[in-house]
Amino acid sequence: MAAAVKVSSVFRKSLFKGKVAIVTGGGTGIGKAITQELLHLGCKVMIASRNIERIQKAAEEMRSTVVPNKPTNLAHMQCNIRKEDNVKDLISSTLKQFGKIDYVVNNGGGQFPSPASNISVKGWNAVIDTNLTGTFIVCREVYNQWMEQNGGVIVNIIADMWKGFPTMSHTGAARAGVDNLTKTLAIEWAPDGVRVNSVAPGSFIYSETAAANYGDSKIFHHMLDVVPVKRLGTPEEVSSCVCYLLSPAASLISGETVKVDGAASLHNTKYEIRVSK
Ligand SMILES: CCCCCCC/C=C/C(=O)SCCNC(=O)CCNC(=O)[C@H](O)C(C)(C)COP(=O)(O)OP(=O)(O)OC[C@H]1O[C@@H](n2cnc3c(N)ncnc32)[C@H](O)[C@@H]1OP(=O)(O)O
Ligand SMILES: NC(=O)C1=CN([C@@H]2O[C@H](COP(=O)(O)OP(=O)(O)OC[C@H]3O[C@@H](n4cnc5c(N)ncnc54)[C@H](OP(=O)(O)O)[C@@H]3O)[C@@H](O)[C@H]2O)C=CC1
Repeated sequence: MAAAVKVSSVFRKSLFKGKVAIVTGGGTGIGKAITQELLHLGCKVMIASRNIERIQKAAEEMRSTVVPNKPTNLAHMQCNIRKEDNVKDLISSTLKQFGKIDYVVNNGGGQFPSPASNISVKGWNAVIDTNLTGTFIVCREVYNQWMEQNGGVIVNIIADMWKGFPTMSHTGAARAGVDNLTKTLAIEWAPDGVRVNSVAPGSFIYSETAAANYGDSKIFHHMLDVVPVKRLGTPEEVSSCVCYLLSPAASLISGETVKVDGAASLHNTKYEIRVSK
């Protein structure tokens, strides 16, 4: 028997039914939880990421488990958000397929851990291009092609970089950039009925694919001694916050970043200060 799909049932389906969403990185981890929840609530969703085999497999699985009666509510395509042409195509293809775009969730992103002193310019640029420039391009394109005329809601997934982010200098700088970009776009686009917010998950949201990316299945468990709630977070706990921000319940919330971290960012960081040379 297929495993039960984990979705929160706190939202009224009537708030979301018929809405159209794009979720970048929507085939794995946190992005998959967001996609499943939006599909469950009656949205039509386009998921997009770089690895076509992976996104296709995830889409096929979700069509049969989450929307077996409406498989066409989920579309997928290849898109590297670092490539402007890919992003233009993602927006225009979604409009062609579903006729409108109500929501965009900029979830696709990531990095590799390294002391700043060892990061090459190529590695730095790869992370900035992915997390800051990629998010900018998606926001700009969906605004220019649709939301300027029709309104909409954007949620950017960032990270817990509030006290600096040792071993993650590139992504910390990029995510702080997105936090600020969120505020600027919220002001510039408010007159057009566009809301823009961010969600900052703590560094302990268990995602199998993310752990595999780091080559350490216990990478998130290592954080537990500095996590006040003393347990890992789940992708569904991020997803429910994203859905709240997308919904009309958040109609006056824009330019805000919501931390989903059980107060971890108020506590000490895991990083151990090394002995000076
Ligand atoms: C230490 C505690 C961590 C706790 C958790 C922190 C909380 C955050 C969690 C998460 O974000 S979970 C999400 C995890 N998922 C991902 O990160 C997936 C996406 N990431 C990537 O695809 C890569 O990291 C990337 C660099 C953003 C993109 O890689 P891509 O392969 O497309 O880039 P390239 O252009 O091929 O490579 C560019 C350049 O980057 C350097 N580099 C890439 N990987 C590494 C690495 N593992 N170590 C060191 N350097 C790396 C390198 O200079 C590459 O150039 P070349 O050497 O290949 O020429
Ligand atoms: N898990 C956690 O504790 C935390 C996660 N986050 C952030 O949450 C988001 C989701 O992470 P999580 O689900 O944990 O990890 P995953 O590794 O499962 O998700 C990352 C997703 O981003 C996609 N992606 C990466 N680069 C690109 C790109 N250039 N263009 C399009 N898609 C891309 C990947 O797909 P593909 O490889 O096919 O492109 C993948 O689906 C990320 O931005 C991550 O940094 C932030 C803080 C903590």
